[in-house]
Amino acid sequence: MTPPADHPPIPRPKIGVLLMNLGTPDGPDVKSVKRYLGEFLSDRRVVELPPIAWQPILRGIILNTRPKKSAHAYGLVWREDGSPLAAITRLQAAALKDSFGPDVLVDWAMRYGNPGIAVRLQAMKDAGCERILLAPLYPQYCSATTATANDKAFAHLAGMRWQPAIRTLPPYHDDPAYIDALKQSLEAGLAGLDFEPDAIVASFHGMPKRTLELGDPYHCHCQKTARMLSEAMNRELTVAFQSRFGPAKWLEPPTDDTLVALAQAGKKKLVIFAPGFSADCLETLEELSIRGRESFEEAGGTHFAYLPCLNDSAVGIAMLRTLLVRELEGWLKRG
Ligand SMILES: C=CC1=C(C)c2cc3[nH]c(cc4nc(cc5[nH]c(cc1n2)c(C)c5CCC(=O)O)C(CCC(=O)O)=C4C)c(C)c3C=C
Ligand SMILES: [Fe+2]
Ligand SMILES: [Fe+2]
Repeated sequence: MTPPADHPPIPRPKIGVLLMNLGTPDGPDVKSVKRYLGEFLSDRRVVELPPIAWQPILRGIILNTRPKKSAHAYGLVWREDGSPLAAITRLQAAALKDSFGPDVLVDWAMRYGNPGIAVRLQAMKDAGCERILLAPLYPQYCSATTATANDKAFAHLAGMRWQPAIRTLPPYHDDPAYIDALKQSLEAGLAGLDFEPDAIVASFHGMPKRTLELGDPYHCHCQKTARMLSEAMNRELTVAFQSRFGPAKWLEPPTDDTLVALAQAGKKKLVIFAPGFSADCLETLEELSIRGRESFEEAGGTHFAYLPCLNDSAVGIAMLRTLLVRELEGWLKRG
């Protein structure tokens, strides 16, 4: 019903969507990497050790050795528009913003480094958003990623007198829209190759085994994603876990050992992809695409292809939009 002229329509509350990813250094230099790793590895959701035991190791050893090695690795993948993780997350936010139009403000933030979650959340509130969807861009839930991103947002909200209403995007590891997007992306990638692979490796970021034993669902979420994708594509997938860090036992099998074992077992033509990363980053572009290729070829592999993450591809953005629209249900439709 059209309101009478003396009663103008009540403006709709502004809605915000904050995409959140892990974080990355400001530059591929040792100082920036040290600052970033110091913040990241001091998060007790990431390294679950008492600070009194961990901080001396972190400050005394790790932050004096790792930044140099990592800065070199970042230098190999850095783009004109910055760190791949930040650049791609920015592109994802821009594409989603275009797809929603003026009713929804879409922004992005990083759990560690810049732009920070508190700063971008405050900017959304200041722009008049009364309802905000926090969207950690991790398909598989992990306390070291999903929970800590949400924690950071809620810590900032804790200081607000007048809080916006908040929703959080649930993990989407078994969502048909996500599985279908991976299938489409992988099939397009495979169709563009000049070889038929003997093995396809789905490499997920690893985490300490202890985290699984303490009840984190991440490992089960990864296995379910791989099983559903394998069934949808009717192709065998080899699951492996990358990025091992420190002396503790991590999820198995490790991606690096798996690549060598496959080459040695005569699987000489290999495709690898990283379904758990919503954007390409150091862990995919350097660890898989550069170092993974080297170790596979050194072990006798002849053909190697790394297929990119969903990133800001049309299929990836359409999938994210589907997930976000579902979570905005009732907010978008209000008159
Ligand atoms: C120390 C333990 C770590 C846990 C647990 C962990 C979990 C975890 N991480 C991601 C996603 C990413 N991690 C990235 C980099 C990265 N991760 C760790 C350590 C742990 N990750 C380190 C030390 C680093 C830094 C890289 C280095 O110095 O070599 C990144 C890439 C960041 C970038 O700038 O490109 C992502 C993304 C997930 C999903 C996850 C859950 C199990
Ligand atoms: Fe990590
Ligand atoms: Fe790595």
